[in-house]
Amino acid sequence: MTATLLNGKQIAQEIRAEIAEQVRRRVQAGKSQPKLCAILVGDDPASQVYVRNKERACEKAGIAGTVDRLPATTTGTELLARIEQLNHDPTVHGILVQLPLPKSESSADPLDERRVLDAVSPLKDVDAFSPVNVGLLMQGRPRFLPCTPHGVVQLLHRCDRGVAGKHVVVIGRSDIVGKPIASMLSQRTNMANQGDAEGGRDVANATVTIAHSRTENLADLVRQADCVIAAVGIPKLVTADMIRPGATVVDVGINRVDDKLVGDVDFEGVKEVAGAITPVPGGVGPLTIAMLLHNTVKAAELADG
Ligand SMILES: Nc1nc(=O)c2c([nH]1)NC[C@@H]1CN(c3ccc(C(=O)N[C@@H](CCC(=O)O)C(=O)O)cc3)C=[N+]21
Repeated sequence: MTATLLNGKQIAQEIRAEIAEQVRRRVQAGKSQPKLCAILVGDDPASQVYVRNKERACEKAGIAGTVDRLPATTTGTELLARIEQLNHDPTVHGILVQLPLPKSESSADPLDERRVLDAVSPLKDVDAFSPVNVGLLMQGRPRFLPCTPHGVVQLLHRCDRGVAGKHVVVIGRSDIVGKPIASMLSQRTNMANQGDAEGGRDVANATVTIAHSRTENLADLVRQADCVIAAVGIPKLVTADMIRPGATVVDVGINRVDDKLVGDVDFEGVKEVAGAITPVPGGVGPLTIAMLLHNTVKAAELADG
């Protein structure tokens, strides 16, 4: 193995410790305890695990976390009403609707993901999925940064893998990862500073190419990258022959194959060529949760200083 292992789990621990300290100081100053409410509709096993992990992470950071478990039979109207209630509840700072929503059982009143995400108050939108927060980010004046892209930024920043002036190839164009990470890395100001990180490297000012399922000659394109960010959801799509020696490889993929978690990168092969690489599990995933906690504290600050 020639590549440096980018240990997301360890960096997430560091960030979570910083957040716990921030919460402690906040409460000691007489301000409210930050509170996150997650809404989980239906009984998808993977979603149950994720939500449980988020609950535990909140608890450890001194953040109040509650989960609303709603049956898969919940109608669109019912879910929107619940969100509206939480929007107006001053004790709740952050709201998260766990995705994916289940296939609707009510065809007359379905669960429409776009409508549901649009309903979350932009000031409590800790996922940063609301159009207002997406727009603010695109304009270079972010309020909340989306958790997974922000996790990638923190990882690069804290591992001294700055991308300023470098060519980053993002594989994947989703609203949750591909589009926002491409925007963030090409912006003028270091996105990691929002995470209060000291030192580290400038994780901005990159030249970014977005590749996707219609990209021709993907291998040739990826070979030109100083930094590859894989976020497509295709197991082992990125192989060693596609990597320029010394490049940084960030694997955002979470794929379940034969009950095992694998990324979009063929880790075993790529680690022999890359300069640095994130593992799956233990890479970007733990950072996603850390940045959710960060956003929850930020939401509390927006609400009452
Ligand atoms: N509204 C909403 N917000 C989300 O942020 C959101 C969501 N819906 N739906 C599902 C995806 C997925 N996601 C992950 C978070 C952490 C890990 C994580 O910590 N993974 C561990 C391993 C966990 C395991 O073993 O299953 C790791 O990579 O080391 C993975 C996936 C957040 N998501």
